[in-house]
Amino acid sequence: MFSTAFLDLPPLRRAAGTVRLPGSKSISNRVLLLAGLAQGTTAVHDLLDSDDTRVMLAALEALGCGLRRDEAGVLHVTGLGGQLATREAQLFLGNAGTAMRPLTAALAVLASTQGGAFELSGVARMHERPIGDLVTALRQLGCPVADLGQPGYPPLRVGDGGLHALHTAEPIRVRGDVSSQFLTALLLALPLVTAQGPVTIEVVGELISKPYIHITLELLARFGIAVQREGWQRFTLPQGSSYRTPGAIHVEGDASSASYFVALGAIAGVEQPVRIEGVGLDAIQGDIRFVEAAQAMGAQVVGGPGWLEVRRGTWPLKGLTLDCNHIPDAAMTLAVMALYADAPTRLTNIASWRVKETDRIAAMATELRKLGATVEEGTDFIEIQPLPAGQWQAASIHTYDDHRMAMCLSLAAFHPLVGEPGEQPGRMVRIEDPKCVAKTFPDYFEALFDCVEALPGAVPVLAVDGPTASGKGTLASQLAQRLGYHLLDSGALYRATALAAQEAGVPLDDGEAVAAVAATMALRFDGDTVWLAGQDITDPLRLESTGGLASKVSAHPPVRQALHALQLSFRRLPGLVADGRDMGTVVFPDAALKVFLTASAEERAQRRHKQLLSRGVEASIDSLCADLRARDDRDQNRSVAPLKPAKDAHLLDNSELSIEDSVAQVLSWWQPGTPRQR
Ligand SMILES: Nc1ncnc2c1ncn2[C@@H]1O[C@H](COP(=O)(O)OP(=O)(O)O)[C@@H](O)[C@H]1O
Ligand SMILES: Nc1ccn([C@H]2C[C@H](O)[C@@H](COP(=O)(O)OP(=O)(O)O)O2)c(=O)n1
Repeated sequence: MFSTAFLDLPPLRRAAGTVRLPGSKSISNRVLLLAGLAQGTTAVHDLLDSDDTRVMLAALEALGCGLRRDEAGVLHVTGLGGQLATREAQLFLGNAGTAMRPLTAALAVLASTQGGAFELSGVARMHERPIGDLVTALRQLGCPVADLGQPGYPPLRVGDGGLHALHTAEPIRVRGDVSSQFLTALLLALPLVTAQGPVTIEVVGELISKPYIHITLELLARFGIAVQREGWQRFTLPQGSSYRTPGAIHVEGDASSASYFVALGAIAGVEQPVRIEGVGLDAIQGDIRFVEAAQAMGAQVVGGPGWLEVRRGTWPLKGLTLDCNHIPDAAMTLAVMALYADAPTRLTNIASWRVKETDRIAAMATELRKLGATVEEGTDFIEIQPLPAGQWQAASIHTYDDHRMAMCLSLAAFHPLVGEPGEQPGRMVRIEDPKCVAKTFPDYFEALFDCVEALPGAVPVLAVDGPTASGKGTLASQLAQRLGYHLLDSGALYRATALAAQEAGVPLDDGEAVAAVAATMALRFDGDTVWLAGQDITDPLRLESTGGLASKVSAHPPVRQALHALQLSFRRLPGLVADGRDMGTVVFPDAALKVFLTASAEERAQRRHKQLLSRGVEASIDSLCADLRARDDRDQNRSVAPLKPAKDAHLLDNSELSIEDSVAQVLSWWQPGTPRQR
């Protein structure tokens, strides 16, 4: 997961490859609740690991359910069997509507019939998301529910410690036109009170998001509860309903998450398709019907049980007008596809967007406008004009702590002329707070980078060159962390070459022989550990003496040549920070930013001295200073790729700067604009 403050997406070009989707959030949290209420143990396979499932799991644990994860990652949930194990708890449910609503209903019923009191709260945004219709229905049933904040919104207290007879004989009425989650919550909870007779729920108003009710009914059936349904207005839970564990259950891949990869195929699956695994045409999730909408916009889709393959069909995509009531979450993806269309796209019946993680209509309109688009919004619709090739702007996308905003808007990183002649340099799309995707798809950006290709030369490089002990390594690794980029410590390659040559008994002054070693050495970086031919060389690699040997072998042109391709291979999405002596001058001359880092020889000797002491290595400052001057001299005066600033490098003397100041200075130079072309 990228936990950086922002993630810069360079201009992308083509998509191809396979993505394995994480489990569906809606299915995961429903299954967890059902397994938590059922008698016996349920083995839950492919459960989504995300913020929202984590808060549900924490709640179940607080309520006394048994949770055990086995070696294969399967979660074994031992349920309460309909009996409270604890009568009081305070549950924090983050921003997870799929935990807040059903737990409110289930705990209200359990607390009222068995005596208990539970407080449910969440993050600030959760306290702005309506729950009043569910509370009204629960009060009608006879459950005490107290508002602990603004009436109609969490936080809430359900139950008052006493026992209450519930009015189950008459139908429970619940509004269905704000969120279908209220009905889902009642359907999941009311089997608990069917001992005396059947319980009927009547929906008031037009039920929205019916596909989610379909998922609820499917999963209730898997847990032994056969709901009788009259249209979408009346639902009856038979007398004596009780949750029976199915033993094992597989969570389907998330169909809403699939939408980003379906769109990816439609926009950029130019030569190869994008293959999606974990969800297919047989999915029980309503958002699978996003596939039809994508097809209507031009996508070519084939699929079977558990898989889909999508490639570009019509191009540009076709603008359309679509009632999106049946695919409220996935429809957001259409709003970004609309930028690549030939005519306006109008998405209607999406009022529910306004009460999701953020006001998604307003958020989408604001962010699409940043990219240059013309957007009209209304209470329950959004209309997006296509964005002509010349009018796309680099933008920093605010994501509102909303996973779908981040994932959707990442699709705007494609160049409008993807795969067409006349490709332009393109522009960056900055996604702010990329870790918000943790709600449903923690590794979304990794999965995206695995199946997209940048425009040639567009993967940004930040080059840091300079003499020994100037702080290059420290600066580069901090920059890589802050930007979420890969890191190349090119000095380590020369150091490893010196060690490998020594080990092989090759004389270090024989350039060709050392180059042959460099070309074939089995070098592997594993976090901070470096392996050479199966041996951990992390410590010997960092010795001062090894630095000196590296300086010697690096003066041979064939050695530099032998390591060239290896260094280029580190340039991968989303970007690279590379440190060394010739990163900006020779290896990455098109680097988006070049920094030449220096500090006085005395200061550098002091730093190295301190660094060595901290590792328990004794050294004299005078001899260190002499050594580093000799190394500077050799590195600066060799015939190939000598140490010198690139013409377009920013010079940074950090003698008087702290590490943090140096990092801040370089980040202030870093402009995610149009990358430099070769
Ligand atoms: N700006 C700075 N101010 C003070 N010390 C620094 C600064 N930058 C780096 N250092 C320290 O100097 C030492 C050498 O830094 P390092 O990154 O290993 O240098 P290089 O990679 O250039 O040889 C480290 O102990 C590091 O913590
Ligand atoms: N891009 C590079 C990186 C290092 N070298 C050579 C020259 C250096 O003295 C040695 C060791 O480099 P390294 O960056 O690991 O050394 P310091 O950490 O700066 O002491 O390798 C090079 O020639 N070109």
